Amino acid sequence: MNEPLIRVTGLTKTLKGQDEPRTILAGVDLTLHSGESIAVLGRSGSGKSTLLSLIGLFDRPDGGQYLLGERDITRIAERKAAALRSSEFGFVFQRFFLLKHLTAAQNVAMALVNGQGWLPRRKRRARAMDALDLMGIAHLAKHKPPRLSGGEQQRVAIARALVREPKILLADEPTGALDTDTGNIVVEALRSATDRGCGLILVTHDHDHAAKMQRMLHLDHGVLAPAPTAVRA
Ligand SMILES: Nc1ncnc2c1ncn2[C@@H]1O[C@H](COP(=O)(O)OP(=O)(O)OP(=O)(O)O)[C@@H](O)[C@H]1O
Repeated sequence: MNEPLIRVTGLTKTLKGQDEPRTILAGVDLTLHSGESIAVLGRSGSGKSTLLSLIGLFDRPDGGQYLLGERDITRIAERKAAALRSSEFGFVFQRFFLLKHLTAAQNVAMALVNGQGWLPRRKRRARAMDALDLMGIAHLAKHKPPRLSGGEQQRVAIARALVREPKILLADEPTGALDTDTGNIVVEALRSATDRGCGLILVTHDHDHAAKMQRMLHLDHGVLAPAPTAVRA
């Protein structure tokens, strides 16, 4: 297999609020390769979103090591983390965070405005159309979000995440607001990104969606382990 995109070893995170400190992650090991899809299951509050926020560089671990390719980014400073977030990662959340007054194509093209390197408007639009086409919704390019269904809006959000051609796609309960059939379409759309070499981590409560990934992991008591196929999150 090719070099890992991500290697996380012994990752720990303790949250210190007003109450007693609580260890959420107690030594997480995770390796993600190019083109690989991994589902992370686990009961509510088990720390799945916390883990994704560490991997997506929104937060830093207390201990352990995080390698992005060969580069140790365990304690990366925020300014460099922000640059990596936009160049290496794509994010999809339960809420779509689309701008209502812009068309689907404009929402996707917006992701190219603040990235590295300047692209002329025509090229941004062409790339946005390609991303929408990949999601099977090019025909909806001129529609604004209020005219789109939940599943269509989520596919616009995935196109927006993919338009910068990230190496890693992180999806945190992207089907949480969708019915089962629509959720299936969205999960397939996410999985299809791995055909082009993207690594995908999908956090989900839905065991059927998780089963569509190459590997299923279960977060329990702060550690990740292969999920028994019968487990329901
Ligand atoms: N900023 C914070 N301050 C204090 N506690 C927090 C904070 N963020 C998360 N937590 C707590 O950390 C634990 C893990 O939360 P997290 O959101 O990672 O779990 P999860 O597995 O994603 O849950 P769910 O499936 O319900 O989304 C929870 O008990 C949560 O209440």
